[in-house]
Amino acid sequence: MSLCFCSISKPSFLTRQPEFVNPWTPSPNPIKFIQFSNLLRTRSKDFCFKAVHTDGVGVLHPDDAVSERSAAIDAEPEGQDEGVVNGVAGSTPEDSDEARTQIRSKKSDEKRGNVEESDKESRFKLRNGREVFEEKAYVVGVSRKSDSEGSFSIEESLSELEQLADTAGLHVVGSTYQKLATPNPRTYIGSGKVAEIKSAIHAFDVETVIFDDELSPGQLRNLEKTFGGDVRVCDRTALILDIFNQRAATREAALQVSLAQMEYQLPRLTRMWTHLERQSGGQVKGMGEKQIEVDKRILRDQIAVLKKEIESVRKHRKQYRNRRFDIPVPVVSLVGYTNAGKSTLLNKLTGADVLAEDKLFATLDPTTRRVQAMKKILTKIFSLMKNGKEFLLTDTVGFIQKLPTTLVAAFRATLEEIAESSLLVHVVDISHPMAEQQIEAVDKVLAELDTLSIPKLIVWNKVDNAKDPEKIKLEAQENADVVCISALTGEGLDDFCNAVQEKLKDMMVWVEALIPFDKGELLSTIHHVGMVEKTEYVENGALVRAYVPLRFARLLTPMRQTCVS
Ligand SMILES: Nc1nc2c(ncn2[C@@H]2O[C@H](COP(=O)(O)OP(=O)(O)OP(=O)(O)O)[C@@H](O)[C@H]2O)c(=O)[nH]1
Ligand SMILES: [Mg+2]
Repeated sequence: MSLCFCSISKPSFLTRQPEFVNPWTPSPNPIKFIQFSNLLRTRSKDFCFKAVHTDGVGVLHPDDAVSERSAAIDAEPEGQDEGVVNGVAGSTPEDSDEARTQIRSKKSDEKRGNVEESDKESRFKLRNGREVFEEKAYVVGVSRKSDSEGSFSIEESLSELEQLADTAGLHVVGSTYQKLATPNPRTYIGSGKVAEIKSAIHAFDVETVIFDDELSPGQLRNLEKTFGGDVRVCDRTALILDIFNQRAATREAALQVSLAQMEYQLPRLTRMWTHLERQSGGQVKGMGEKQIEVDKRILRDQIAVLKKEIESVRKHRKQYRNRRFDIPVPVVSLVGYTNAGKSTLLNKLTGADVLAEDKLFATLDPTTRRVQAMKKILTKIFSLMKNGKEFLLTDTVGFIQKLPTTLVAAFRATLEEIAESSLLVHVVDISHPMAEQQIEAVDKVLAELDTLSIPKLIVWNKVDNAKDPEKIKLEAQENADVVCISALTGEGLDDFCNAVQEKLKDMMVWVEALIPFDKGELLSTIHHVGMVEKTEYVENGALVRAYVPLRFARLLTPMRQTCVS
């Protein structure tokens, strides 16, 4: 599963505070820093105008901006301009004409300013309940000669990058790519392409240039220098981290995202302090360098604190999971490419209300719900799950190609959930033109997570959206491990539940046991988690024949016996 960002709506970690500050408790008076890359510009308190970034004078606070603007308005109120001109004592008609011209041009400047202002206003869009400034972005990629066939083509990868940019709240105005043997180590792309992008920046008023691969700190620096001005340069990793930052809704997710962001920031802590040298006319050479070292140390300390916090969250989560294992209900995890429909499926089957939307990375935290035969919403499924038993269904964070490694590492605690499941359900958006490549990308991450030994069921979702649904359904039928569904319409959900039951049954063992009457709770647990074939009440208890999960079968060992009848 990266620049550095500090979300504008959440306080930057890179504030100069001696101790780590929890992201959810903004410091009352943080020292304002130039922010690296805030892809999300909101009207929140921390909103800062980019022009100020390059001035090197710090971050302009929104309050400052408001007061500056109102001061200008106060100085020249509407309708008073004429009066000022008429009031100029001894002014010649020429003077007066000149003044009028000046005023007229001032007015048209003002008008232009107002247009720009209203243009800016119209670019604030509501995203995730917040007003976000929609920046103009340009996306750039490199098609390597070594790119294997069957992997994402450059066009497809860039189109995904555009979707990521859209999810982050940016407005993509254009894209380009270059075929290279390997990316240029200095500027990622060649000098001709750099010049082409520079022209596009001017032509389209581009504010952010996004690169499809992770840029080295040097490449990032060189490109920023070349594009100059206010243009921000960022890469795919940065974009994904920013989206995660926008979407982290729980403390655990916020901690994990912050850790990933800091680790990404650490080698990129440059140029932040060069303004000090510029301001002092180069007299304090090396001052910026020293400050970078100080910042790096602060960041490293903060990373250490964060890691400790995450470790404690991890322990807590493990305890919770162990408790859950005491009740041996099998855990089925939904995994898959982002936007495949995992949350929609969970919602449909359990009545949960996990956010499901046509955006990438809607889900960051695992949500577990019980799939019960008794649920009203499952009446149709219930009739088909005659012998069906409960299982826990867990929704997880989606995967993506070129997943930032810092993010995979930071999310390891959450992803442990997957590694400990009884069954993995790989949800695929079969209507997506890149379905095959997405499956491959997911399999790659699953392999990294040590999950190859866990049984897997593949679900072809969004069949309703496919070009030829009947053909897809036929293909699925020919494949034993594939079920075709539409989580949206509910089509195929009965088959899905049956397939899950069958898979779970494969993992169960056959037991015949005599359960004494004083162990009534065991009998109900067998009914709860196992598949009971027959129960017979005899003199000293209940004789049960059932398939039960292996873990639970061990508990029954002392009571096991072969039934006579
Ligand atoms: N047509 C159609 N759309 C679907 C189906 N299932 C999900 N969707 C839509 O696909 C989009 C993504 O669905 P989600 O459930 O959020 O996908 P997800 O896999 O949880 O995505 P992440 O949380 O980002 O990993 C939403 O707009 C859903 O309405 C389906 O069966 N058919
Ligand atoms: Mg989801």
